[in-house]
Amino acid sequence: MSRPDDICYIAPTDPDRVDDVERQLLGACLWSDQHDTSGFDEAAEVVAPDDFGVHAHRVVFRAMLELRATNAPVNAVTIFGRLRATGAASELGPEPGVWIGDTVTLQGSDLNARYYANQVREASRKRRLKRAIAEMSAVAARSPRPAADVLADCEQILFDAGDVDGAGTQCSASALVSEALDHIDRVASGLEPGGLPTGYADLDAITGGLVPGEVTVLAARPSTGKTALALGIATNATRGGAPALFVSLEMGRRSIMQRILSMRSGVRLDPIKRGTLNSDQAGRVDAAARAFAKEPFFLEEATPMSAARLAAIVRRGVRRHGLKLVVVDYLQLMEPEDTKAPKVHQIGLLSRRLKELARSCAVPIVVLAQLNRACEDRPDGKPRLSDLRDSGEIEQDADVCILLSRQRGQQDANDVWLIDADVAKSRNGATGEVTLAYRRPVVRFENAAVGC
Ligand SMILES: Nc1ncnc2c1ncn2[C@@H]1O[C@H](COP(=O)(O)OP(=O)(O)OP(=O)(O)O)[C@@H](O)[C@H]1O
Repeated sequence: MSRPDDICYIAPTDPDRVDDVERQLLGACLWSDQHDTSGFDEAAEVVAPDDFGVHAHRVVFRAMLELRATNAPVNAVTIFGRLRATGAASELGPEPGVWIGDTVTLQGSDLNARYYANQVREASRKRRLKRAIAEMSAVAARSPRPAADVLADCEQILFDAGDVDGAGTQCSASALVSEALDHIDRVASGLEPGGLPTGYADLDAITGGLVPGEVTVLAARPSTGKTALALGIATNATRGGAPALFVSLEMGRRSIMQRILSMRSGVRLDPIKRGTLNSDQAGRVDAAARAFAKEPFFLEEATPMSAARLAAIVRRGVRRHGLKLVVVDYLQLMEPEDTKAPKVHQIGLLSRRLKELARSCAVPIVVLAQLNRACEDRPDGKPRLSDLRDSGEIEQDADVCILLSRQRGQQDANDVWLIDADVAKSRNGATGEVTLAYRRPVVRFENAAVGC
């Protein structure tokens, strides 16, 4: 992340200082007159104030942005007035008026604004990268922590260095409209999928699938089947070719694999666990295993799992495997950033971090969460959003909240449980309830029409 005091980090001999080019860029911007601010507008698409290495240049460019925000012209007179009004003129030295005059005469037209802006931006990125590398060596040198944590911190530093994209995060209304219409066309023509299907048709009909950048919370009381449904969603995605990462903080890889083989083969979990398969079952498990081995499914079971560590893992997964889905089982088992903070704040911060991660990596994240006991005391036994254990912020940060509960009257011993999935919150879509069938002996969720 760039800092206001970036200038302190730039050595006078740094080859990535481009002081003259920066000043020529400002000259090109100031060339614009009342009727034509195209030079400045072009530059503002490419650079932000923090991209300038020289403090005075930043001050001037920031003042230009402030003027443009009020639709005022950007020229030598208006800038000088603005700097005087804000008390920033002294930052240009003892004679700010002369400084601005000299800057304008450096450049005879605004035609080169974009050319100079690209050079300023490039130099700024290189400096930022070098700072990141220095910061990473400092982290590695001083930290007595495990290598995996140091790596996670370094990846975060590197990501921040590459992520800051100056002025490039803003988009005009016309560009936004054309992008939105293009997206509609592409979805309609099947060129671009809508949300990633969960594989549960009724659920997808309400939510429209899992949307990149969005967080879906799947919450229930313990032993309702959250993990089974989440594994179903992840493996439905990978069966369709979409790479998925399943982060299991509760169950080890052997248990997860036994469940997947049971779900996929239709062979009961118990004989798979005990190793008591007959030849027919062994054949089915083998066929399921061979098919599954070719799918882009990735399991992460490392604990403790902090938000920073998860972010590093997900970013790497997106880069290397093109992840299209991340599932975290479950939120309350993640490691809090501040162990001394009250539980509510710890969980709130974790859920915010997941939202930031989903947005920055443009992947959907499904996170499992525990509900408190309140629903057990209600006559209908139905969970509500307020039952999300430990923090109301989970509900705020989530784009979609699905509350699972076993329908009343289902016996514990039934092979199939009917599970209500209440889409209680959907930021960009509909809410409503669907029923799924949980076929327990093979730990598999199915569309209710299939399961019954
Ligand atoms: N071998 C099995 N045979 C029958 N049912 C099973 C078997 N293994 C698990 N189950 C059922 O699955 C349920 C647990 O499913 P799952 O672990 O997906 O739930 P969960 O909501 O994730 O639970 P938790 O919050 O405790 O992790 C149990 O209540 C049980 O009914």
